[in-house]
Amino acid sequence: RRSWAEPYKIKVVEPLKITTRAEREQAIAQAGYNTFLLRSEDVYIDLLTDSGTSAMSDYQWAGMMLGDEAYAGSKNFYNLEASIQKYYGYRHIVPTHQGRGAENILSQILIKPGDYIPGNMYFTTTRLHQELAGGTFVDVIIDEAHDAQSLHPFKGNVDLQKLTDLIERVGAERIPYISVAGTVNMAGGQPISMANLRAVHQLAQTYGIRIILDATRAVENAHFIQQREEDYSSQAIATILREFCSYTDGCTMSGKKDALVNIGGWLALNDYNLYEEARNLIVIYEGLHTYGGMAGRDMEAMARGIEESVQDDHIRARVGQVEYLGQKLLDWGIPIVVPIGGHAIYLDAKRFLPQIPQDQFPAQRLAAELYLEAGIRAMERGIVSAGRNKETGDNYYPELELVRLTIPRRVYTQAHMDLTAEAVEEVYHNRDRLRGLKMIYEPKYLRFFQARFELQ
Ligand SMILES: CC1=C(O)/C(=C\N=C(/C)C(=O)O)C(COP(=O)(O)O)=CN1
Repeated sequence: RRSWAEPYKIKVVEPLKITTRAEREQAIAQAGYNTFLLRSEDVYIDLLTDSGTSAMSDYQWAGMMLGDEAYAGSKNFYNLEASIQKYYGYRHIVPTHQGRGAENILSQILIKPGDYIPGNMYFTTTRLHQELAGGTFVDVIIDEAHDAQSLHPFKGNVDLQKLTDLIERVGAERIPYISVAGTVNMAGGQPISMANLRAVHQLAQTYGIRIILDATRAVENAHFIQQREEDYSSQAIATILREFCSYTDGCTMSGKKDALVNIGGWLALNDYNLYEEARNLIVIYEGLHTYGGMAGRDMEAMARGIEESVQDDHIRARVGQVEYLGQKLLDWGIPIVVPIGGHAIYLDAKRFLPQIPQDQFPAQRLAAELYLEAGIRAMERGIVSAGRNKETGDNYYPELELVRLTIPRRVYTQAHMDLTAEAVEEVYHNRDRLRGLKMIYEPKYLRFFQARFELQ
């Protein structure tokens, strides 16, 4: 059996500072026990997010020098448009500065007050934009997705009965689109199967309801289809991705994940009339319809990043590194979400810190402790991220109370993964002495980004 290694070598490095525990104690207190409020220079291994944190290739950097910074009609836009049409298969492309830009435009053109948007588990910004447009998100994911220990190979699947029940209850005319994510971030980077998406497509067609894909990590989803769905084991990632997208009417995309760039995104639509509406809103919120809040050089880097992202060797190494870390933690008996997802390892804070009740923010506390232990920055994905019910104002109490160790693409080595596993194990060994937090500042929207806490 031969070990695997990355299909690239390192040409440029960025020196990291190693802090002392005393420095980290001061830094996390000043950050209100919220890893989002730490300074990057005080972080050793940054596993906060895979969004915008991946390393670009020399081919992408070369593209930065080819930025056509014309205000209108940039050459780079047409390269980006062609790349998206080729690899994702959609007809009309509206560039946006990142995923939220696309979510804002899509919600404004498709959602009316009182509408319902069914989806396979919520995502924070996606749901908020749906709510700001007057819609109500309804979770139609299979029950197994909410169980950290379920080994279902496609936890991102839609429960067709839940979806049908909603349509029958509210009527198809109150459902502007079905919001499908692949992979599902909040479930642990869990994929939806091709068979399930095909079935959702068929169901949607009988009711005349659109499907809009959140394509942010659809290449990682294609990898799991190739690995776990029998008919696809010998198909190329690029082929699987094209079929996957063909079951949907458009997509929102954060290029900051799969597409290997630091900024960028798009809204793709097959329907010309919807595209025309979206293109008109772009000039209000994102800039012109041929740059959408990106410099020409950013669009060129993303056009090239898309091409690289669908290479089988790349995505196998990318997910392989996540699996390497996850397997180590499983071998050591550390409670994590299984099956191991595509972009991150999710520590199960409910099992890790059973002594901390959910309303004292166990995942938030655990993320802070991992930073204190080794300067490793992770992200809370539990009750703080879940936010409040927009009608009642009550906290949601999600089944999944998680800490996400998110692996940027092509950035860290196996040694960083080994050190991360050892730090997690050390925190686990000393977990009994940890106590909860109280929230002392709560922003109105997406509170997890800016909330502040102190020790109980
Ligand atoms: C599935 C999904 C995401 O994961 C996502 C952003 N995710 C972040 C920032 C993350 O840390 O997971 C967004 C928003 O993209 P944006 O961060 O605005 O480029 C949309 N969908």
